[in-house]
Amino acid sequence: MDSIRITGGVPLRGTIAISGAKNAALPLMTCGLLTDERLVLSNVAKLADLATMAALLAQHGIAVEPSGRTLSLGGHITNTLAPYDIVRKMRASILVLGPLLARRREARVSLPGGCAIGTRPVDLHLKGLEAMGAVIKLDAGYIEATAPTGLHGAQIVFPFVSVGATENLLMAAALADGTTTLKNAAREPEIIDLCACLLAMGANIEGVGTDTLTIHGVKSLHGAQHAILPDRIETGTYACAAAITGGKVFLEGARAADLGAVLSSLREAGVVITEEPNGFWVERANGLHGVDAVTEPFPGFPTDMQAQFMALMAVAEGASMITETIFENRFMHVPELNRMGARINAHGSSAIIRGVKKLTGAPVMATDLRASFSLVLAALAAEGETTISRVYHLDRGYEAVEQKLAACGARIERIG
Ligand SMILES: CC(=O)N[C@H]1[C@@H](OP(=O)(O)OP(=O)(O)OC[C@H]2O[C@@H](n3ccc(=O)[nH]c3=O)[C@H](O)[C@@H]2O)O[C@H](CO)[C@@H](O)[C@@H]1O
Ligand SMILES: C=C(OP(=O)(O)O)C(=O)O
Repeated sequence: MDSIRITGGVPLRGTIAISGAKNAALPLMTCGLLTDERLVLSNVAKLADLATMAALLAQHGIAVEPSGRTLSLGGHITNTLAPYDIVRKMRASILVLGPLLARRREARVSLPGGCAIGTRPVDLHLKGLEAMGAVIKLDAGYIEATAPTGLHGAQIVFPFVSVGATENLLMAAALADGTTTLKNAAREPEIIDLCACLLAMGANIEGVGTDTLTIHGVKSLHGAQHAILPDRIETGTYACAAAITGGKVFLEGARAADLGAVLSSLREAGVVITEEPNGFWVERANGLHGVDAVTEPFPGFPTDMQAQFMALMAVAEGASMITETIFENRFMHVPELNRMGARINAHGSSAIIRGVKKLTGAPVMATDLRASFSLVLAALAAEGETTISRVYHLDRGYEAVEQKLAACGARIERIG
C-alpha cells in the first residue's frame, strides 16, 4: 500500500494547474446511460473514482474510451445491475439508479452503505423516484427498483439539501413523462454543470442555478460534447497549501466565483487572493489569524474543504471554531493532526482549534479523501518528516498530487 513522505518547511512557489472536477465528472459520466448516442466529456482528470465509474458503466454496456483528457462514452444498456463489488468502492455509484430506471424501467443497485465520514443514507433518492412512479424494494442489500409504466413527473420538496439526490432525480426527470419540480434542490456548481450537459443533450430544464428546478421530460436525449468545470475543492485545497507554507501560488484555470465562502474565510485569515482572468494568486506574506467556519450547502462553506481549512487553522494565531453540519463523523483527521502537534478538541459537530506556532512531522494515517489532504497540508508546514499511509484515499480525488506540489518546491515523494 502506497505512502507519501513529505519533508516540510518549504514555502510553495509557482503555478498549479487545476484539474476537472471529480464531483462533476461522476454524474456527467452517468449521463452516458441516458442516450444511445456518443457523449464526449473533456477536461477529465485522471482519478481512481472516475476509473471506478468507468468500470461500472462498462458492465452496464456503456464503453468509456479515454483519449488524453477526454472521455468518449457510447453504447447500449445491456445490464441494469450495479453490483456490490463496485458500489462499495464509491458511493456515487448510486447515481446510475435514476438514469437506469428512466431508460430501462428497472434497476438493481447495491445499497452503498456508510463510510468513514457518516452513515449517508439514500432515502431522498428513493422517495423521489417513488414519487415519480417507481416501485422500490430492498432485497439482500440491493435496491430493487422498477417503473412498470415508466417514470412520470412529480413535485418533490427535499426536506434538506442533497447533492446526489438532486442529481439522480434531475437525470431521471429529464426522460420522465411530464414535468418534475425539485424544490430545495442543491445549487452546487457541479449541479449547474450537470444541467448544462443535460441541456446540450436536449433536456428541458428551467431554474438552473436556483433551488427550484423545473424539468419538462423529453422522449429521448441525444449525444453532446461537454467540458467539465474546474475542481473547486482541489482549488481550495491548493489555496490552503500556499497559505499554510507562507508561499505564493497561481492556481491556473481556477474559478474564484465557485469558491466564494472559502476565499472569504482565507482573506479573513490574512491570505491575499488576487484574481486574474485565467485563475488567481494565493499569497501569505504575514501571519494567519484564527477564523470560524460552519459547513453548509453551496454557497456556504463546503464540507469538502473542512479538513483542509482545519489544518490551516491549526497554525493560525488565536483560536477558531469549525462546525460540521453536513456529515456526522467528519473529524477523523483531528487525532492525526494532534499527533503532529496541533491543539484541536472536537465535541459533537464542533471543533475548537487553538493555533500552535509549529507542527512536527510524524507518521500518520489517511482515513478519507479530504482528511488525507489535511495531513498533506500539515506535513508541508511541519518541521521534519511526515509519512502518510493509506494514500489510496488521496488518489480517489486528487490528480498528480506529488507532481503538482513538487513543481512548486515541495519535498514530497511516494513510497511503496
Ligand atoms: C460525488 C459527490 O458529489 N460527492 C459529494 C456529495 O455527496 P452526496 O451527494 O452523497 O451528499 P449529499 O448532499 O447527498 O449529503 C448531504 C447530507 O444529506 C444526507 N442524505 C443524503 C441523501 C439522502 O438520501 N439522505 C440523506 O440523509 C447525507 O447523509 C448528508 O448528511 O455532496 C456532499 C455534500 O456537499 C460532498 O461532501 C460530496 O463530496
Ligand atoms: C466525500 C467526497 O466524495 P464522495 O461523496 O464520493 O465520498 C468528497 O469528494 O470529498
